[in-house]
Parts: sequence; structure tokens; C-alpha cells
Amino acid sequence: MGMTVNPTHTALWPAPHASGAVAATVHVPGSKSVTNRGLVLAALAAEPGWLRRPLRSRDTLLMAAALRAMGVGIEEGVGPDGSGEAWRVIPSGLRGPATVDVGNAGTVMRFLPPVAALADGPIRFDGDPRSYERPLHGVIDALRALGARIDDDNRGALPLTVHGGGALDGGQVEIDASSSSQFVSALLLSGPRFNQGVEVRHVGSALPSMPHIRMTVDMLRACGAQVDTPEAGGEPNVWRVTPGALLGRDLTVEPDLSNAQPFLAAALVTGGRVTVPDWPARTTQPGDALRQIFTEMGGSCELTEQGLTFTGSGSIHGIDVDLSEVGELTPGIAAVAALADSPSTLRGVAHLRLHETDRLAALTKEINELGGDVTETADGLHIRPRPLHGGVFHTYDDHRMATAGAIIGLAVPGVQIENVATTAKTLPDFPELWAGMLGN
Ligand SMILES: O=C(O)C1=C[C@@H](OP(=O)(O)O)[C@@H](O)[C@H](O)C1
Ligand SMILES: C=C(OP(=O)(O)O)C(=O)O
Repeated sequence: MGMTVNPTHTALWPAPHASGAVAATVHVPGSKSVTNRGLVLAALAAEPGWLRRPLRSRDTLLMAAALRAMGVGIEEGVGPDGSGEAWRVIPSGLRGPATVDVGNAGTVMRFLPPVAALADGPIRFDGDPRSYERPLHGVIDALRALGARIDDDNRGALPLTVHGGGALDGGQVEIDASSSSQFVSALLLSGPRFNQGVEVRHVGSALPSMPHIRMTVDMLRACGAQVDTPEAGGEPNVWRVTPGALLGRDLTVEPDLSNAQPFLAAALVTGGRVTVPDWPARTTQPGDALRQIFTEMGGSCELTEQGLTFTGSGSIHGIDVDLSEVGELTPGIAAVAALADSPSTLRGVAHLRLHETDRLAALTKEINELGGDVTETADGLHIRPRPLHGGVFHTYDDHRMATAGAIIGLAVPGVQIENVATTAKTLPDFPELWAGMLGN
């Protein structure tokens, strides 16, 4: 864990250059965010449930392994109607001792300590070196305030041990979640199982990634939980979850719309057309914002029975946009912006400095090394397009850096992506899907 060395880091993947307009249909695997919430809620339910078309990637397999280590049954199967791949989740009394490898998954490191507080026995959390640097204080401090006992040798970060007592008081808590919306989601997801439920009040500067909090609330309600939110006429920045049993559900996971991004970007960058089947008509996924953002950058899209079809116009325009709600889209938007016919300003994403890597620094450095002109601002990037040349695009163990580099490679010959295998965090089949899109 802490010392894992991945020998594939030095491998270089020649990013395919597009010889013309792409025309493809790409089936994008399931959403990381929905799969990992679905697993947690199913594990906390009072009865077995189904998760159909789950994403199988590093982040979701780590989540499943962690829940299994705490005693939850997760079995391979076909869904109740006999169709499609599925996981059957069989809740049981959560227990330690157990060890959880969080890898570098924000969802695992934030969503599971509250689950561990409900377990009987100690649960040790460890992960990749980068996981030690990612913010976790909101979850740790809140759990302590709600009655949990936690040993955090690294004070406010991983590695740590949650000494679960089999139950947690819960109640009211204040946190500063400006560094990650996942603090709020984490406390809400386990909230129905706390003796008094939970009331989370965010204090501090702006909260990022609101659609992900709405996803948490929607999925809790779908499992029968009662949740009061600021949107529903409640107090601003306050969420309240009533204690109660969660239902076992039969949930089909939507395609990951943030992972659809590089494929839609390919249509934009090559003046081509890409269809993503099963694009949901209504969703809380932040990737849905790509319909608007990429349209503004020079394409058009149509949502039909066949899915979402995005068509590039042949020109790519710069954009001035606040991405605070949809921060995980930033690397892909920056890649497209570097190829545009006018400058871009991406705002509202200072918290990306504490994502998989410092994404603002990494994008600036890697695009500039290909001849670009990117500067960091206090909360984002200024991107002035310039003619780019080939070279190595480093990825810093960040799946979205790898896909961003691939987008640039479509338009710029000779781009080589270092460690494309890092896409396994959320999209293990990326190189194959990319080649398939290009007809290779
Ligand atoms: O809850 C979730 O599933 C996520 C929330 C967001 O985290 P932050 O609010 O930390 O950016 C997002 O960037 C991440 O990829 C997934
Ligand atoms: C920020 C991301 O992931 P995580 O869930 O690890 O925070 C991401 O996928 O862009």
C-alpha cells in the first residue's frame, strides 16, 4: 500500500492521431460515483439488493473489497430479470478487525470511515502515498464529534484506524467541506444508520461539486431515507437525514458521463460525431453539463432514444466558465481549450490542487511542454491556444490527465502518454475504447 511501486509508470502509449472526423458509437461503462454510492447504500440496507451494470474499475473494486472485508456479501450474478451483469449485495453485521485499501479513491477514503464507525471492531485504512495528502479532516473531525473513536497518526489524514463500537450516536455536526463535497456525502450516506441520524452544516467558503451531493441525496431517498436539503426550502448549507432502515434496491448504474467526456471531445476536436448510448434523460451526474459546455465550445448535441449524439462543427472555441460544480471535467475541458481558436478561462476549481494530483499544476506543465501557453490563477487556469508539438505527456497517476493527453493527441502528432494504465482508476478499457472509436 504505502510503498506500492507500479512498474508500468515508465511505459509510453503513443496517443492515436485522428486522420479525419471520427464517427462512432461508444458504450461507456458505469458511473464510478453511482456505483460506489450504490455499494455503500446496499451494504447498509436491511435486506439484500442488486447493482446492475456496475463499473468494474480500481476505485469500485477497492470499494467492494473493503465492504467484503467488513463482512458484507457481494456476489457476481445476473440481475433479477435475468439480463445483464450484476452484483448482489447481502448486508450483514459490519465487523472488524479489517483492513481497507483506499488506493487513491476519494469515494472510498471518505465514504467508508462513517461505515466503519458502525462496525464492531477496529478498521484500519491505508492507501497510495497520494491518499495521505488528500483532505479527510472533515470526515474525521465530524465522526469524532458524533461519537466515534479514531486513531489518526497522520493527524487529520490517512492512514488511520476507526475503532467501531457497533453503533454511533450521530446528531448535529458542523464541517468545512470547501475542499471536498465528499465530506458531506460521506456523512449523509451512513446517516440513516446513526442512532439520531445526522444534521450536517457546512461552514466555510463555497462548497464544490453540488451535483454530487444531489446524487447522494437522490440515491438515499431511492433507498427510503428521509433527507431534508437546502433546495427543498431548508436552511442554506444544512442537510438532515432521519434515522431509519434502508431498503435493498434493484439499481441499474448509468454510464459514467465524466468518462464519456474524452469521446465527446473527440467529436468536437475532429469535427466528427460520437454517440453515447444510454445517456440518461435526467441525472445528477456532473458530466451532463458537457452538453452545454461542449456546445458552447463549438458543437451541437441531440439526446434521442439512441443516446446522446455530439457533433463537432470543425471549429473549437475558447470558453470562460465556472467549473466549481463540475470540477472533475476540468482536465478534459482544458485539453480541448488548448486546441481552440480563442483563449479560455476556467474558474472555481482551486480544490483540484488536492485531487488525484495537483491538476492545475499538472495541466499547466504538461500542456506547456507541448508548446502551449497555460497559466495558473488562484482558482483555475488561463489557456491561450498555440500550435502544439509532440512529446511525452506525464499523467501523475491521474486517470483524467491520461484522457486529457489522449484528446490532445488526436490533433497533435507524436504525443506519448506516460502510464495510460492509470485510467484503470475509473475506465480500465480506455485504450481499447479509444482505438475502437477511431476504427483501429
Ligand atoms: O462524490 C463523488 O462521487 C465525487 C465528488 C467530487 O469530489 P470533490 O468534491 O472532492 O471534488 C468529484 O470531483 C469526484 O470525482 C467524485
Ligand atoms: C476527483 C476524482 O476522484 P476521487 O473520487 O478520487 O475524488 C475524479 O475522478 O476526478
